[in-house]
Amino acid sequence: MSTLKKKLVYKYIKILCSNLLIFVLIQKEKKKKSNTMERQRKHSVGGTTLHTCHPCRRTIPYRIYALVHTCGIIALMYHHVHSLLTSNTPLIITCLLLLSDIVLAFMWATAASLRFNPIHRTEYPENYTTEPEDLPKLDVFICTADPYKEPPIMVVNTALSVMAYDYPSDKISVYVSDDGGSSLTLFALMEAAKFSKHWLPFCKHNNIQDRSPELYFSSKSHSWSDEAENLKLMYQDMKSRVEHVVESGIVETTFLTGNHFCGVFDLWTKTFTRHDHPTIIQVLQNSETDMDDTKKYIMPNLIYVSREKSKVSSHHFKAGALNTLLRVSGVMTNAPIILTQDCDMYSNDPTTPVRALCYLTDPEIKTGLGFVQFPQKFQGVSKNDIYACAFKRLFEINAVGFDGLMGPNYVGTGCFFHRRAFYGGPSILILPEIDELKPDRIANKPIKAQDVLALAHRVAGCVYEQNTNWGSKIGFRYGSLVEDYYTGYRLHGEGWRSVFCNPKRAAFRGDAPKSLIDVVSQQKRWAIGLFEVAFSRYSPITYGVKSMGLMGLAYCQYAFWGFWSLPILVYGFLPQLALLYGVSVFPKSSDPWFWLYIVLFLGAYAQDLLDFVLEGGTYGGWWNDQRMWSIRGFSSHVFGSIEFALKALNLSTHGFTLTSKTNDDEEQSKRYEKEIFDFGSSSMFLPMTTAAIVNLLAFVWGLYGLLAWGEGFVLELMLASFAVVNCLPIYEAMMLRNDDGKLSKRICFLAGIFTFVLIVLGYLFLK
Ligand SMILES: O=c1ccn([C@@H]2O[C@H](COP(=O)(O)OP(=O)(O)O[C@H]3O[C@H](CO)[C@@H](O)[C@H](O)[C@H]3O)[C@@H](O)[C@H]2O)c(=O)[nH]1
Ligand SMILES: [Mn+2]
Repeated sequence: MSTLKKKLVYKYIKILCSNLLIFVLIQKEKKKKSNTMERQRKHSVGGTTLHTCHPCRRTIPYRIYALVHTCGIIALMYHHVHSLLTSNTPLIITCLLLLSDIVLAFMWATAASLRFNPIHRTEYPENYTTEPEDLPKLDVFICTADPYKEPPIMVVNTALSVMAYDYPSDKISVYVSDDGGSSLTLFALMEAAKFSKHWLPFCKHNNIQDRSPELYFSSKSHSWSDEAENLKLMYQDMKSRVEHVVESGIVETTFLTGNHFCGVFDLWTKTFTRHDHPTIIQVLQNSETDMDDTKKYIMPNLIYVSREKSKVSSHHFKAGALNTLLRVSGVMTNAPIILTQDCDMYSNDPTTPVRALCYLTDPEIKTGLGFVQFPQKFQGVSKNDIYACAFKRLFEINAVGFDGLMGPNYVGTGCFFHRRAFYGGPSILILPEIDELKPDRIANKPIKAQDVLALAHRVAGCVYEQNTNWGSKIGFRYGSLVEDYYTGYRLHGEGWRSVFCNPKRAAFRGDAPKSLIDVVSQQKRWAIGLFEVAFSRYSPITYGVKSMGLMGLAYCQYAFWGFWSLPILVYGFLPQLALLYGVSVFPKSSDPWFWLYIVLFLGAYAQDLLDFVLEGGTYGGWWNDQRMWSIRGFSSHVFGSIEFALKALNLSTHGFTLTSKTNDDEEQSKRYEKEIFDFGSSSMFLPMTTAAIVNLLAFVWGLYGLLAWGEGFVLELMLASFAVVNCLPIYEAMMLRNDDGKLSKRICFLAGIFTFVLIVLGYLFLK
């Protein structure tokens, strides 16, 4: 017992020290920043301003509050240690609460580092006057992996939207990676190539802003010219052909009449499966030879790549696909600028590349600038975003915070890279194994030349990476299911900086998962992937903080994402069970420590709300965001942590489960639009449902106690009522609903049993 106490005191001292360390880090960063800040505000080239940068007004008040909150946390830790040594509350309660508060304090510190120096930027693409022939070449990478979860017509729209950029077409090459190895996707892209010969001239000639044809033709706001009407028919024709082929699952030869690509489909032999097949690279459009019918417009390159797959070599999911594209594009065009895109993220603004170039080619900042990240934005999100699937905090609020340190983290899509960034830090070039892949090589051979194609096939082979630096020191990094987070983090660790570019008109739009089970499953994958980084050799808490200071601490917020489950579980069950047995775990309302809890809780939540609203969010959106935070804590994080632990013990494996981008369930879509929760029967919802029941019981019992005996368990009761308000949709889904989105009987029943077990356990440990 006494050694345990000693240990806890020791831990307390450690926390104090780490708080002190954070403070020192902050001071150091402050000094560094104040030197660079003034210089950073305005950037011009030849007298014209390309971009400006302004610190947010909330910075100073935030820093002052950070000091206050830190003092509060220190006081709370003192209180815990004190009660551990003196009070007669069961040891297990005090320990669990202490542990939870340590996690909360740590997470708060990581959040504070993102609030330390938030900045906003504006760029002026209209001032960018470089002659077209002097613009750098641009390689666009689009990833897709399954024609059924990611409909090929969606990939077609994404490809067309970037091919139609306001940028010299002969400088754009679009590479589509198909990890599904599907002839259906290839067929769709062939159709895209044909259609682009009409679509691109139309967009450029009429200065159309929506360059995803699906979006343009489904909009009702414009009056159609004859030309547009014709094109619309053509688009619908193509769409129905593509959808027909996908539905039938086979590319019939009747669809290929007069097409010189006929023979290509013979590559899909009987032994061909998506997990085992040779490399397929097809140049579907070639800027050296292809023009539109009027011979006025050059067409950009469009290249289909399905890398070789074999069951015996690991393919590293999306990171592997992107590295293949890095090499194939390196061999064929080797553009110095690279844009990575998920297949659902179409371009929403044709000036986007020039916007990115305002930073990437600015001589004052371009050395050391690794990438320019645009936020992920989504279409069709419900009014108040019930599932918080737009992820405002992740993609916007935190990005603004990161931007004031070393720059935003990479989020997998909508990101312009310097190719050079993939080959070692700004001052240490790591050379690839063959000269053709050097990042600064000028690729001037025709892309269809025999030797170019042969080499492209070779570098897309599944054994090519053996005994090379790919995935460890070169290219996108392997070892995590969140290859985007990990790669960006490693690049920052090597010394690269990045810039967050968030123009008023969204640069890209994509699909967010729109059912609760899709959301929590996606975020379970993230939690696992982030743990893979947290417990690796390059953990942000060690390597990150050492090499990047505050920036490393900020990265910890994500790496230890799954840790949220601990305080959420403890605060979701423990005080409530204790309340049921009349054991108080928090200070009484007459105790001065009571106010510390109130201040810390209100402070943290108020600041969270402020962040959200100041970055343009709504109050309703915030409410849903904080609710999803706890739902994630009870589902994604709990199951993600368990799966990660099983994997670490070699008891299971996990892969990249794609987020579905289709929805055929009309009823469900309707519920989503009306903002009615959709549950179902997944076990992921079990802890959350149990918590809902336990909190309701505690709430009723506590209220009764308050009325019957006067002074009761005020803090416990407040916590339970806050939980009950958050859980209203769950009670509704348990008892009042009859549609398919209600909680299944099985889950309700199991949750009832779990509640019973918890109450029995409470009797054993708390009584
Ligand atoms: O083996 C694979 C698996 C996935 N993908 C592609 O990866 C992209 C992202 O997949 P998605 O199912 O949409 O995952 P999300 O969770 O929605 O994606 C987020 O999280 C991923 C990391 O987990 C990042 O890669 C993404 O950029 C980011 O938007 C898609 O274009 C897929 O086609 C592949 O190319 N190969
Ligand atoms: Mn996605």
